[in-house]
Amino acid sequence: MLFKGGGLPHESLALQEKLFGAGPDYNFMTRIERFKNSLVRVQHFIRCCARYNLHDHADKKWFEGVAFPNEVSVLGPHSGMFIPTLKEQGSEEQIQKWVPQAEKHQIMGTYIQTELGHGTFVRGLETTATYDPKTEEFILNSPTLTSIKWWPGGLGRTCNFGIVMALLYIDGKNYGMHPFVVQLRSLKTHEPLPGLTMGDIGPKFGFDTVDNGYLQFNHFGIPRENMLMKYCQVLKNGTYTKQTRNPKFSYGAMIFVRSMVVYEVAGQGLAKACTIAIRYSAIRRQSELKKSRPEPQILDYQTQQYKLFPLLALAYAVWFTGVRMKEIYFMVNNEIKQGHTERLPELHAISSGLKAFTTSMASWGIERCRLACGGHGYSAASGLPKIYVNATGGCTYEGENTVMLLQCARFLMNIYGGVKNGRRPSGSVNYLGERISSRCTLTSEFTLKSLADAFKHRAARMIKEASERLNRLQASGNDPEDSWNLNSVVLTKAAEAHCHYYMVLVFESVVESVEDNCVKDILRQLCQLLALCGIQENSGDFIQDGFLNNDQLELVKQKQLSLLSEIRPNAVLLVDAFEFHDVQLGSILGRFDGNVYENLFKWAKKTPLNKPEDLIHRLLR
Ligand SMILES: CCCCCCCC(=O)SCCNC(=O)CCNC(=O)[C@H](O)C(C)(C)COP(=O)(O)OP(=O)(O)OC[C@H]1O[C@@H](n2cnc3c(N)ncnc32)[C@H](O)[C@@H]1OP(=O)(O)O
Ligand SMILES: Cc1cc2nc3c(=O)[nH]c(=O)nc-3n(C[C@H](O)[C@H](O)[C@H](O)COP(=O)(O)OP(=O)(O)OC[C@H]3O[C@@H](n4cnc5c(N)ncnc54)[C@H](O)[C@@H]3O)c2cc1C
Repeated sequence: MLFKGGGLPHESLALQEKLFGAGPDYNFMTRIERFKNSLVRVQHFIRCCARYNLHDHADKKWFEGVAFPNEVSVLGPHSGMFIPTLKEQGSEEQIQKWVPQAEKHQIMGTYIQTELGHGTFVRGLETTATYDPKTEEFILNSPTLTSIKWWPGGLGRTCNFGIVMALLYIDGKNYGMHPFVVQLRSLKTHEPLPGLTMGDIGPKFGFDTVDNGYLQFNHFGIPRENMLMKYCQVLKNGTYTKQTRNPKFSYGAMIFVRSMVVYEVAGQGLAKACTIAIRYSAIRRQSELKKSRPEPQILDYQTQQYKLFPLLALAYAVWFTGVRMKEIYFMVNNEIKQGHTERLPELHAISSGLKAFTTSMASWGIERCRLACGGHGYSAASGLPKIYVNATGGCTYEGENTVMLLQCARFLMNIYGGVKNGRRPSGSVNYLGERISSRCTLTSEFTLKSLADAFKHRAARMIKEASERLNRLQASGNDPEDSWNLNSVVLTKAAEAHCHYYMVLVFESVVESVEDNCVKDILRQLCQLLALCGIQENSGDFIQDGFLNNDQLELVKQKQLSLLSEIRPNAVLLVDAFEFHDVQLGSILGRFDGNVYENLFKWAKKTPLNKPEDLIHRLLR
């Protein structure tokens, strides 16, 4: 109950739906079969939403976790991007017109921004929307090969609507990127509308169950009312008006998804991989620890614990950070709705930074879990390949991770510059205004406060040094842009240090808030391990300015090792606490009942290559 809280009833309802767990094994299907099978489940999910009155995004998410385990369905872009953008960027009238239809799935939409030539650099997108006051229409056009829309999920075959990001032109003047609601396919025949060339972009690293697509506009007209007009309006006569608000509001959908990815992609993905690897390591026995004694569980090898327990601690940390990130998103978004936009830059920075930091860590961690499972980890039966290919997409979509770290760094540089000029920072960066002690207080006790302080010191120092280096580069004659580029590796490291500190701090605050002493002690051990591993892996950062000395570093190593033995008795319980059902894990190695070998054998026998097949038989005869 530590993790699921109010979500459990919805998950239990979904688990009762036979269709979700039924059907052929995902691993034995071709891409087209995977896609079709997903569509069948999408339709069933939609029926379930009506039957169980599921409207709330969070409730649906619990349901989706069972219906589409470790994969993204076409509902992802629809409910995660299309509907939120309508709600956030649409006028009241527009919300009334489209949101109810979208929520009842009468129309299915996606978010159409990236193009063949540009994804990262949103200002470089080329699709145009030219207003024609005579017809009162926007004419959407793809003027170049590179302007063809590329990647949107569900665009290839499924969606009949989309929000298209395009450059608004009125009377020859470019007003920048704006969102437009575009009907893509006939609601009767489902054929693409005339003037649109569209299809699927082909097989990918993962995301087999989604038809990521392309779209080319050939002077395609849409009514004036289809530009989302909450923040900017185009009047019938072509007059452009806008609220005196932040132009970055049109980037709101990206902030929303980045904020959710921390929990839903990084947190869940890593927690599932840890569940599989730790359960399996308690089942698997190999080699000898002591002569003539039974083979030990591989989880009893210190090296196995050293591989897996830091990842377990990381999974808890990312999960808690993801929950905190969601809370911050909804809090700041509410403030913005009331007209208080002061915290938008911080929200953008922390969501960009944490999205990048946690998806990179999770992606690396899932692969480590696979390696820790030996040969069986390499089998699709482990479930780990599917978890990996889908989670690692999070490092790229919604802003490529390096680029996101640089956005976070940009904010940190602004804040640090402000502090130098006497401004007081607040929120997640308030520590940049503090006098940070250069004396490391770590002792063999390793209190959570002293550990968090060590990360605070590292982040503050790296941000300060990145800022000073930027200034030096400029002072030596480089222009600001070149200085930024010449400093960008240092900047990404400063952003990572900031996010790392934030994650340790969140974990510490969760431990402090737990009332049950037994649970508190166990979580404290995990939090200590997370922090100690972070210090050791980045020890250069902690000793560079003499903050940490060799004796302290030795203590860090010793404590890490003793924590492994302390965590061992609770390791399986700690992954069971995530409460993933077997359907959600999709793994024979991670089965709750531990019946691994019998089921691996059954599974292998079912593989299509073992079925009689004429051509293979003829070739081999
Ligand atoms: C279920 C889900 C399945 C998967 C779905 C995946 C869906 C997708 O991938 S959709 C496509 C996502 N695409 C992206 O994320 C593109 C990433 N690129 C960007 O967001 C932008 O181009 C970005 C942020 C890199 C640069 O934007 P740009 O307009 O050039 O801004 P830039 O010049 O760097 O900065 C200008 C100012 O705007 C601020 N800013 C930038 N973005 C934002 C934002 N979103 N909110 C607030 N402020 C922002 C900057 O902090 C900066 O502030 P300041 O001047 O005070 O320092
Ligand atoms: C699974 C998946 C689903 C997606 N779904 C959607 C969707 O539904 N809708 C949609 O519109 N898009 C979608 N996308 C597209 C996605 O948002 C972009 O691919 C992403 O934003 C990265 O942009 P890019 O492909 O242009 O990468 P690039 O920018 O070409 O990145 C390539 C390299 O260049 C580096 N680089 C680029 N710019 C800079 C810079 N300024 N500074 C330093 N380094 C830089 C990057 O760090 C990276 O190493 C999806 C992508 C994937 C993989």
